Amino acid sequence: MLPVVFDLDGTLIDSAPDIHAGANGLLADEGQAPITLAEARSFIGNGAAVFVARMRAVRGIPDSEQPRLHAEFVRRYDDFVSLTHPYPGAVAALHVLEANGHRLGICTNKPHRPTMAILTHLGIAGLFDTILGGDSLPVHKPDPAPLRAAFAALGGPGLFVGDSEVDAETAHAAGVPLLLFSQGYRKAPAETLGAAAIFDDFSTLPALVARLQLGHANGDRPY
Ligand SMILES: O=C(O)COP(=O)(O)O
Ligand SMILES: [Mg+2]
Repeated sequence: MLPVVFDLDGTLIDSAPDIHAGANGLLADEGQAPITLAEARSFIGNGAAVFVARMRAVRGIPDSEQPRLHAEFVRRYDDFVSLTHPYPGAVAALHVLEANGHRLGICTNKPHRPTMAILTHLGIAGLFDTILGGDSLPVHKPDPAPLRAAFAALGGPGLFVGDSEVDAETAHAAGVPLLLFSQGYRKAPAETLGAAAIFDDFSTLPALVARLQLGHANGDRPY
């Protein structure tokens, strides 16, 4: 069975409320006004350093503060778990895929330590045979290296499930089909991202994966 690798923020979990609260805690400690949830959501997807840079930009905090604020944000990041929930049906879909014989992985731009913290908090870390964070390799998505490394760890190429422009670019660069979850943090219209399939409800994912698996067995390109 094809391995299936998942993005994390905006795909398996709605973590924006926690990242938003954590960012505002940091801003408050800096004597700065808070950002909105919509702003926080729109800053997620390119990793913690880019999140902090975008947060600084809307508050007019100078570039010289980037290293200190990035380090402080990452230091606090393990604690951003209490407001985060898996999307409806996501955990059940993971169990179905595992029961159907798919090996599962994570390829996220969230740093590895808070990735493990949230997966452990939600009790789902053990479902994944490989977990790559945004700092696991010297490069991160949209560079295809982490996604390729995830598939290498799972025994070969398969399907990537993600929510964003970054995931689409990564899947394309790695040469694997993207299954796009339409309810995450994407900005562009879903139809413009070149996905092999688009879904808005995790209960439909196992059947979609089975369809692409069948196409793969029949030699379809892309699967
Ligand atoms: O930007 C981040 O930190 C994480 O985003 P991702 O899980 O969607 O890759
Ligand atoms: Mg995402």
